[in-house]
Amino acid sequence: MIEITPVGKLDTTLAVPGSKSLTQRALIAASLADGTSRLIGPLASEDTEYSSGALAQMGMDIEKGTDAWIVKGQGGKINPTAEPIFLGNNGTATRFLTSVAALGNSPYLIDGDKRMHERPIGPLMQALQGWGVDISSVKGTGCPPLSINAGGLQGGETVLPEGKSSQYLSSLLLVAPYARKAATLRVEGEVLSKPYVAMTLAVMAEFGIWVDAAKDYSTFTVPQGCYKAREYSIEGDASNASYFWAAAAVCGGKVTVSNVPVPSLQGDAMLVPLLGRMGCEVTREGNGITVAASRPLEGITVDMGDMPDVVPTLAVVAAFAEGVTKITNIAHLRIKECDRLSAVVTELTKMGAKVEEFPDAMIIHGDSGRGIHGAEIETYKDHRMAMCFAVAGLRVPGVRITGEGCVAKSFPDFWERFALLK
Ligand SMILES: O=C(O)C1=C[C@@H](OP(=O)(O)O)[C@@H](O)[C@H](O)C1
Ligand SMILES: C=C(OP(=O)(O)O)C(=O)O
Repeated sequence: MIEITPVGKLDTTLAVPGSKSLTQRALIAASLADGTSRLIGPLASEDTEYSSGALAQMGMDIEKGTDAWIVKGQGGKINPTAEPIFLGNNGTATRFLTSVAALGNSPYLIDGDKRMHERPIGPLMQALQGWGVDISSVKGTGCPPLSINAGGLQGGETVLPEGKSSQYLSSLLLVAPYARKAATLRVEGEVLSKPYVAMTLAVMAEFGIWVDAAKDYSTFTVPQGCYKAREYSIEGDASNASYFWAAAAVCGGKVTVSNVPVPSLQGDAMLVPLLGRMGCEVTREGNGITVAASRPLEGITVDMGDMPDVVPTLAVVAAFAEGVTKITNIAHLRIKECDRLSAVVTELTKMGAKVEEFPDAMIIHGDSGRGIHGAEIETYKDHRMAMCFAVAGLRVPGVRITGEGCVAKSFPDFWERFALLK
């Protein structure tokens, strides 16, 4: 357990590690490419250890240096592996590498931890079956563990049923160029977390594959081809930068994160204008973004369907704002590392906040933090729960974060960098 020490007005500039989402996309594109790529500034964390380890298990050659990784692409060749491909609670890698394994020509077992066995993947399975993949959920739950008798992708049209994760769509797009004929994806229902689909399309294009995507993301046509190896620089992680921007909002003063660019490929950078709407001053400084707060914050109403990972961050800030903050379209928080919607409401309530929980929304009744006090925070083995409630502890004494090591999933040295805030 770690007890957070409150601070006064901040004046801090710092960098954050590389983007987890961009790192995992670049790893896959480089692994499937023909030739050797150099990934600059990748994230070294528990999650990227799982994803790179699984790719290596399937025959990819990934050499990790301190600041850059060298990936010798195998041109779409996927080796068999007798061992299960174990991905912990890495949802992105589980969804993405299920499709990568399907490119192989042998049996694969995709597995994860107890929580991953509760995180749905049925829509992705159905779409892969539409491309001729023999895949099933071993326990019949529509969740991992998954059994795949891989034989490549036949291509042509397949349908992705509506789901609560954009990762299913990104997964199908990333492997579609390797189908036996040009692939068409028809997507049913609302696409949530759309900026992550845009990120996938951008990374695919940067590795040489251009996808014809309908503006509303209802259909995608993917040409056959092979990613082109290249040197690729990875942005700082905007989701993990959110805790430092939020610290400025909650404590006053200013914080600059120096390596999340404007514009960013990451939708979570759009937390910054939301903090602006609440009353923060937001500016660009060099290659970074500065958030400053010099007056009381005000609550806002916002649909965060496209930015689920920074909902916990905004909810903590809202607890210290004046007035009501209503966050809608966030049912997909319930299938993350934990049921984040319920977890955030529960832990904020423990701190004296007045919060209402709905199936797909939360309402925080802020009173500028007057009623907020310390508490022992349960983190549910969820890195984002630990990091967002650490921010609350900068403002009120007595916030104790349990299971603080869970930050290693995406930010192994979070507590060292968090200590820089002064
Ligand atoms: O594609 C990605 O890199 C991610 C997509 C999001 O998931 P959903 O699409 O399931 O919302 C996000 O929560 C996750 O941290 C990373
Ligand atoms: C949900 C997250 O990641 P994943 O889906 O990859 O487990 C996250 O990082 O908040």
